Amino acid sequence: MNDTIIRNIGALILPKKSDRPLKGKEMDELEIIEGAMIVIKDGQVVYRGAATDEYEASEELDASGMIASPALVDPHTHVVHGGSREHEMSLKRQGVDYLTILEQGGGILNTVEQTRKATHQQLVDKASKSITRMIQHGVLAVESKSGYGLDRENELKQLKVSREISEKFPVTMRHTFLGPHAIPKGADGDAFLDDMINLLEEAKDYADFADIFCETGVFTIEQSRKYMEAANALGMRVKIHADEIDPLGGLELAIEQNAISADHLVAASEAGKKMLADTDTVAVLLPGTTFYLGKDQFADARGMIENGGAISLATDYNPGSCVTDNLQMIMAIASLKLKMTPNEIWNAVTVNAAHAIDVDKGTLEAGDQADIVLWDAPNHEYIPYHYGVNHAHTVIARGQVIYRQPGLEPIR
Ligand SMILES: N=CN[C@@H](CCC(=O)O)C(=O)O
Ligand SMILES: [Zn+2]
Repeated sequence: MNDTIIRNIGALILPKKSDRPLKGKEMDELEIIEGAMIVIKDGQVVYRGAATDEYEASEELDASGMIASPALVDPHTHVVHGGSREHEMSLKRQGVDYLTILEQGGGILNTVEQTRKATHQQLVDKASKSITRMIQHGVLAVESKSGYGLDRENELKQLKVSREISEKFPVTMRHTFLGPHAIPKGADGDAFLDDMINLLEEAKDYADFADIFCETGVFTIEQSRKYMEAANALGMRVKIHADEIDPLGGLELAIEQNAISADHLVAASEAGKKMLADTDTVAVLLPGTTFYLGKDQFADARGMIENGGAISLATDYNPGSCVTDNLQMIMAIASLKLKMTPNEIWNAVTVNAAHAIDVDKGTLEAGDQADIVLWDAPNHEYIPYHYGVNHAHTVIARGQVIYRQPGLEPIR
């Protein structure tokens, strides 16, 4: 006897399971089965496909014709942080740009002050709210970065909070040490970077990946290479905030250092984009950030896909450059501004996002964990189309319903 059968699924969205990220034209391929059902036992998928009478279960869920998909994966967030920076909204409207605010001691450094002041419990409580909202929006795997401590005590505090969150919620998390996220006020960049390199060994006990912000006025390509080499030597896979604002060659460095992902890439070079075809480094694009920073030039997703690259999408949820924990909103911006197709977008927030953080998620094959979302939508194209609202009707984690959106007709 199985535990649960989800019957009467209008359309089941099935990204292709693969041991490497989907690249180029593959990103536009998505299997969709109409009139489907899913059978779950012990929190795992036993069967998914066309409706059949072959299975029995102790519980049945009637999806009432809704669409179903694997739960979404958010592969780039700064979910653990103290405070907020709403005052920057008006500064930016007056024409003060992101890097100037940072140069003046605000931006990331402002959040560093607030994160240092916050206790472990205050950070857990704040991040718990965000993770709850992410779950409610259909996300059950999340990457979470440190980077607002900039010293041993506070970087480790953030990572410990991140780990506590992953035990508290039925969400699969990956934790990233982002010690070199900014240079503390009054510090020397090289000396600070050396401190962060020395911290890698200890951070490795709490973090899956090592990340760095490679940008004008923050860390150079040479400094980033030094850090990534040190992390690689310790056996930590690397990530990089690359070519977000200025074209420094961060994408090329990511590929050289076998990074699991290169993130942002708004200003990535043509040469870098061409290199994507021959690497499994995932380009994690963060169009919500470009939107929120009020910029006109978005990452060249089309060029990257046409060059045979693997693209993923993330919220980049953080208190300064992208203040949303709603990945569905990012799906809409990806359609509008990155000109990605609905199939590409779905693959980017499921299977490719999973590859960007090395989790076995984003697909619904037999044996996969039953992390499933039922969407109150007529078809899969509807979610990026009807933007700014939550279409997740029912969220199922490890085979158990953990969220039903209030106000929507309950499923039978
Ligand atoms: N660009 C660097 N880091 C974050 C923003 C952090 C912040 O502004 O607090 C990002 O990915 O956008
Ligand atoms: Zn980031």
